Amino acid sequence: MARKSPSSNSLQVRQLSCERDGRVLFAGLDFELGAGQALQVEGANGAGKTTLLRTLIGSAGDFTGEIAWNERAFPAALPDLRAHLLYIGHGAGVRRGLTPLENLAWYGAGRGEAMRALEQVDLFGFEDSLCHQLSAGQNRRVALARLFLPGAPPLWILDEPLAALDVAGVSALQGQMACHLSRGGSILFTSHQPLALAGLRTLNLSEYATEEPEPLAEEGTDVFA
Ligand SMILES: Nc1ncnc2c1ncn2[C@@H]1O[C@H](COP(=O)(O)OP(=O)(O)OP(=O)(O)O)[C@@H](O)[C@H]1O
Repeated sequence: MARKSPSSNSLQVRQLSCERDGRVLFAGLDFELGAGQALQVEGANGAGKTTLLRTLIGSAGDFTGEIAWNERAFPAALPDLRAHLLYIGHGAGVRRGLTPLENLAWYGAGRGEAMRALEQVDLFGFEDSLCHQLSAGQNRRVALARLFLPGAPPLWILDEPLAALDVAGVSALQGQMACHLSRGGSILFTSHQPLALAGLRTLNLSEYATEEPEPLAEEGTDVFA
């Protein structure tokens, strides 16, 4: 059978509805993400952005509708999707008892390429520090350094990659995302912040909500007081 070219990878979502604890978070979602394309998933807190991303990587199964990778439907397509996927979740996946270099080695990076990636995220000098001694933003940079390793997989699914990053960090990430897209990669990410990427599409999950969330407080009560 002819092997599909990496530049023709695509993720298709048709009439997707996701539930959590019996509550439908959103319904009727349709989109396609092809090579060289980026999609930013937006929506209010609790709209289901993380749930959507976890559903797309096969870690949350409570959905109806169709998800397909290269026109092959889930769950049969999951092994192939995962072989082409770089996922960075909310928790960043950084092992705090290891150093940044050891974290990247765990993902198969050699010392030279790991050092270059850590330099790209401005962590030069911290490569041998234990991650639990680094700040939240520095730990986020350790996670994001995986995007700067050579041979990164074509599909990036990133949950709040900008969280805790300073202005320089956002700029470095934006540059790397643009570079990935120009090489035919694709990116699906959540963010509450705007990101300047050519051709970026947005998808607001709040527009697909089917039920109003329970009120958090009585009307007129300032929960932040
Ligand atoms: N651990 C959990 N157990 C049960 N229900 C949960 C859990 N985490 C989230 N939920 C429910 O799932 C819904 C969607 O959560 P999700 O984390 O996907 O939202 P989100 O859009 O990513 O939110 P945020 O912007 O705050 O990160 C929430 O409204 C909440 O009711």
